[in-house]
Amino acid sequence: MNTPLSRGCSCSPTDSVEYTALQFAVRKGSLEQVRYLVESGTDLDTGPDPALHLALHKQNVVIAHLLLQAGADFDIKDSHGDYPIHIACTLGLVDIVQALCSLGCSLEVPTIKGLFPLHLAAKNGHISVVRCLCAAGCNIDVRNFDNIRADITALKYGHNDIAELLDRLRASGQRDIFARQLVPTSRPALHLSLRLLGHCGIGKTALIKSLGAGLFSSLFRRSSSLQSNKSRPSSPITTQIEMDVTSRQNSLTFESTANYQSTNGIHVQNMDISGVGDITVWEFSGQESYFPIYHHFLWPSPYTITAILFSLDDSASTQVQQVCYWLNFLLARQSADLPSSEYGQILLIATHVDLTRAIKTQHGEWICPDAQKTLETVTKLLPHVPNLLPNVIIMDSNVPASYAFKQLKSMLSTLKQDCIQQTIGTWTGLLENSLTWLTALQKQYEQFPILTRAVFAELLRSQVNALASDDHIQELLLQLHSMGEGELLSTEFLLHARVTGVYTVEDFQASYNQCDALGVLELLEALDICIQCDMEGEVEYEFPIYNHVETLEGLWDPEDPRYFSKDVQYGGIRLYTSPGTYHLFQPIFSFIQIELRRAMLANYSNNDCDTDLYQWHLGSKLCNLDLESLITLGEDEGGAQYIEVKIRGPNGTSKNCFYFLEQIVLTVTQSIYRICPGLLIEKHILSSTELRMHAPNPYCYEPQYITSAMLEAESTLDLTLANPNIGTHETIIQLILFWNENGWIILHPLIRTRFYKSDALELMRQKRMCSAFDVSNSDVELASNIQWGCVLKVRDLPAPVKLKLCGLLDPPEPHGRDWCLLALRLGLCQEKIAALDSQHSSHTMRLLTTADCSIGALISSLHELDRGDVAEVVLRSASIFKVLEPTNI
Ligand SMILES: Nc1nc2c(ncn2[C@@H]2O[C@H](COP(=O)(O)OP(=O)(O)OP(=O)(O)O)[C@@H](O)[C@H]2O)c(=O)[nH]1
Repeated sequence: MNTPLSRGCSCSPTDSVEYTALQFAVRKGSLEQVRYLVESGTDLDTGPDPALHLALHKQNVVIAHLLLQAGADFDIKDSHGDYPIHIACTLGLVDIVQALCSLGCSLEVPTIKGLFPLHLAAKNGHISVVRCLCAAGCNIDVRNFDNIRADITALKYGHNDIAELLDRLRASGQRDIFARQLVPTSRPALHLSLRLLGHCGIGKTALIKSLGAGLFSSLFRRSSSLQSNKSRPSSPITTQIEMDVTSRQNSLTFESTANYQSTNGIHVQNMDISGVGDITVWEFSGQESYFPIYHHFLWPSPYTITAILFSLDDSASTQVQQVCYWLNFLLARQSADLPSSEYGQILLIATHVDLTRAIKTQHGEWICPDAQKTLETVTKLLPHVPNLLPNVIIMDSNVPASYAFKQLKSMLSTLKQDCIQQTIGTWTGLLENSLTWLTALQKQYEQFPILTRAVFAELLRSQVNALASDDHIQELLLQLHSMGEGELLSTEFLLHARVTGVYTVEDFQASYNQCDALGVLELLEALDICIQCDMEGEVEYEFPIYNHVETLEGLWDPEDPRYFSKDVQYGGIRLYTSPGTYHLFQPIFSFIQIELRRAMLANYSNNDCDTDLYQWHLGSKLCNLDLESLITLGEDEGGAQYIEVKIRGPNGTSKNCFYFLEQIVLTVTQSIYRICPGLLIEKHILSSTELRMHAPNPYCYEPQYITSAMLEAESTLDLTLANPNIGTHETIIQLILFWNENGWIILHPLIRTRFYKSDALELMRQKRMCSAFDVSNSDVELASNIQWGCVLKVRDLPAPVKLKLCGLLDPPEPHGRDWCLLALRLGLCQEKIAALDSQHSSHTMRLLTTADCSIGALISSLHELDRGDVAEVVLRSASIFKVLEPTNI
């Protein structure tokens, strides 16, 4: 029997005892009542079994903390002679033990049976409690009434880890050193980072080397630069960009042939820079295969400078293109609703100036108007980038002792002064020792420099500090993360990856025999690089990022008899990013494939239904029963990337097709928003007629066209849209609801009048109409479950759209056509407008989140204000419809 009694301390109180109101409330576990009684000043320690003891017996840590904070006596016994520390140690309530230790409770008190807190924790196998007691200075040699030490008790109950820990502390005599290492000092821990982004070969590594170089090495590095870099035209890496930045007719590719040592993944290091001091430098490799993990490390922080590098040796359009790419890449990964003060500064650095005809002033400053011109063009194209610094630093990245590096250092130094107060906790001996230890650890794990948290904790405890608790390790990891230590991900893996990207644990172990394969796989799964799946009974890990299987012929066979007649259902959508953002989908696609696999495992495979997901390089096919879908990454003739989702199903499956498509699109968009919460996504609708005809390039209805047409139409259900490809019209219900046109024509007056009412179906049934026509009951049910775009509320706009509108409407406009006039147009009274003015850093955001108006009304008001630019953003990115109650098929 596993009662508290059997575990060491005495049994919990019985019901025969009379309780006070507080004790009752504690026994009931009612936090509110306890809080009320505590606040009204009730006696906390009454009775043979005080409230604190009762809360601990109930393992109600929240109430126990409340009582401790309120001043409950922790140095009193209950009716069984137990102190609170006994109960907490027996039950393994480490937070409470921690709290009691910091309050100074006595650790050397025995229970009636002669067991000390250390014995109770050891007996019950609570190693974290043992660590906590030892760190708090308990006597590790204390003997119980049978003259037995706690390590022997631990051994007796099979807790060898505790016995080993106590043995080690005793033998090494290091217990006090470990304990002291955990005590916070008054020295703040460092928190300033420089992040470098840019294409391959742009000069990030060179810049970091120069930044860290002393005077002598700077002379040496200068000469190596001269030797190696005359050749930028045929330079080691050729990044191909053939784009015209003014239109969508662009293509940005990352093809590269490196003959220099390109950085693997993310290289993070803590540097001591002369004139600046300690800072963390994060170098993000320009190799595209690593981009899918960057969002984990590009969190917004006011104590960060993100430098975007571009080369003056590239053409002007390439420079602009690359800078825009990285700005969009960065902004897309930052949450849309943060105030700009939360973002760090963004700095542009122009490299390779030595390969241009630029001249230097006598102070060594490069004069290169082209660099500033690039910045100006970029700010025209992306006018609302928060905290973009107005000047470009122009440099030869290989020349450390130059004016440019002085500029950069002075900027870093200023920011560092600003942030010195902001700490990531305080410096501890543990942090200090861990930094030294990490250098050795990195060498040991050079080939695959990733450790799971569990392995890290184990190594740290065995090699640095045996008493570090989980909380200490958590804080330490945050500090190290912020200071930057280590190189994440190695190309070794990429080079040796299997073409299918699928590994068993054994395969993985064989490739990386020095690491704990399962642990690393778990970590990679947490980073969303792979996903565990069960393939024909064998556990495997799928890495879509390494899947290089080519598209198979016949995946969407036009001749397939199931989808061949004219009545079968076809439909689809394309997701685009907003104009001016290019190639942002490619790094996300492997994550989408992971999420598709996850959704398939969660939604479809449990109930034994016939489901299959086949994935290849930049494509997936998901089949469920008789429905098929194809999810692919493509590029239109204008060079814009899109993610396309096509669905098909046999006759009579329109409702299922609709929900299947909805579910997949939801999975895809949620995946995009998880990585890129700031990205504007547009949903274009594909011509179902052309999909049915298997036209190679079906017409795509743009969202602004559909939403404008909806605004003008009397009824959305009557809406027809012109398809110039085939010279006919398609109805919105064909395109979106997969409806057959004949059925619709007969039913539509009824549905139109009852459209938003859930009793539409009942009405149809009563009138016995459904069965007679092509449109089935379930189709009518579906129609009543949809709300069309223009009647949706403004608060339904996705967060990035709202943020974009803030950027456009917050700044004062020469003719006053800003948020304030918009609020008036939307019918807000003066008082409400004044409230918007005073309560929020962005007036527009406040307006959009509080105004109870429809998207249609917003668009009309914007047009009336002559703010077509803003209306265009809403038209492009607002939802075309919303499903009121999502249904699984
Ligand atoms: N002439 C000249 N050469 C440079 C400059 N910056 C970098 N290079 C050279 O360009 C090559 C590539 O530079 P890196 O700094 O390694 O490139 P990177 O940006 O780190 O590239 P990845 O690690 O692939 O992302 C090296 O041979 C550098 O010496 C510069 O400003 N002028």
